[in-house]
Amino acid sequence: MEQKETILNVENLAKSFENVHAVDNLSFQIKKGEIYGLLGPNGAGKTTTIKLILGLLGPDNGKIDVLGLHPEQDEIELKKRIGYVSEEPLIYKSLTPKELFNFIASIRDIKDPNITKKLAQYLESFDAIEYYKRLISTLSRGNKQKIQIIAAILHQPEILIMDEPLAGLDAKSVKVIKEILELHTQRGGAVLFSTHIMEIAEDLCDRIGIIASGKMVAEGTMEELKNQSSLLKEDADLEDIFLQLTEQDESVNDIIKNLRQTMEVGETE
Ligand SMILES: Nc1ncnc2c1ncn2[C@@H]1O[C@H](COP(=O)(O)OP(=O)(O)OP(=O)(O)O)[C@@H](O)[C@H]1O
Repeated sequence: MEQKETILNVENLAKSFENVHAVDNLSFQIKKGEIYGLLGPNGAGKTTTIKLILGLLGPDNGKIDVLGLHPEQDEIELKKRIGYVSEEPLIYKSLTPKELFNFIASIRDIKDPNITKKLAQYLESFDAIEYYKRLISTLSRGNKQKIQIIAAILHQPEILIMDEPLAGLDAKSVKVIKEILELHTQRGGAVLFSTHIMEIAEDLCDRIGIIASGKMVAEGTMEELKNQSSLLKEDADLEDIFLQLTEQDESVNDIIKNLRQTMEVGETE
């Protein structure tokens, strides 16, 4: 069988903030052409992992290899080959999208003669032409996010790293992004993204890593995760599996019971 090239290798990664083990001995790999979803409850360590991979934070321990490069030592080269969508809204708020894209084309040294045509196509796909010349600070959260996504893919990076990329987006934009990610992997790119949206992970990811308290609690395809979760239900979905593997299923049941009492709704039949 053909062995696919490893695009990202994370080995025994650890990062603490004072007493919090944000990332705790985490290891995983992403191969060429693969969409890998990092799934975990709030505070599980997803953003910290992503920031370590990008070299925005230094690890306490462990090794990261992205495209054969070291995040902290090869920062400039990596930026040219990675597309990053952060969790926070865009930082370049005093620019218009037009100025931002011009800026990106110059710092990423984009030489593609068709770049203007491609940009126009992306803007059209996201219905973003109408606010192309407005200040980013005046855009809605979802529209800022769309501009951030276009900015991340414009230089045709080999790996896309996206922290909650679909948060706040409407259904049409979600569909467009799903299509972009599929096309990106079809041409040999890889994707790492974090999400809370189970259906998206289930629908889109080739493999999913479920993390809790900075540790990998389960990893694999949907089929493999179903096997690992020991849920008896044939039709267990990712939400059931996720809650069980992150040991939140019982507490969710208790919360629902308590809420029924608090809101004075009787037991279900
Ligand atoms: N700069 C920091 N200083 C102190 N603690 C931090 C810092 N950054 C993250 N943490 C802590 O590390 C843990 C992991 O945080 P992280 O943001 O990586 O989680 P997450 O999985 O991305 O969460 P969410 O889904 O809520 O975005 C949390 O307990 C968080 O409070």
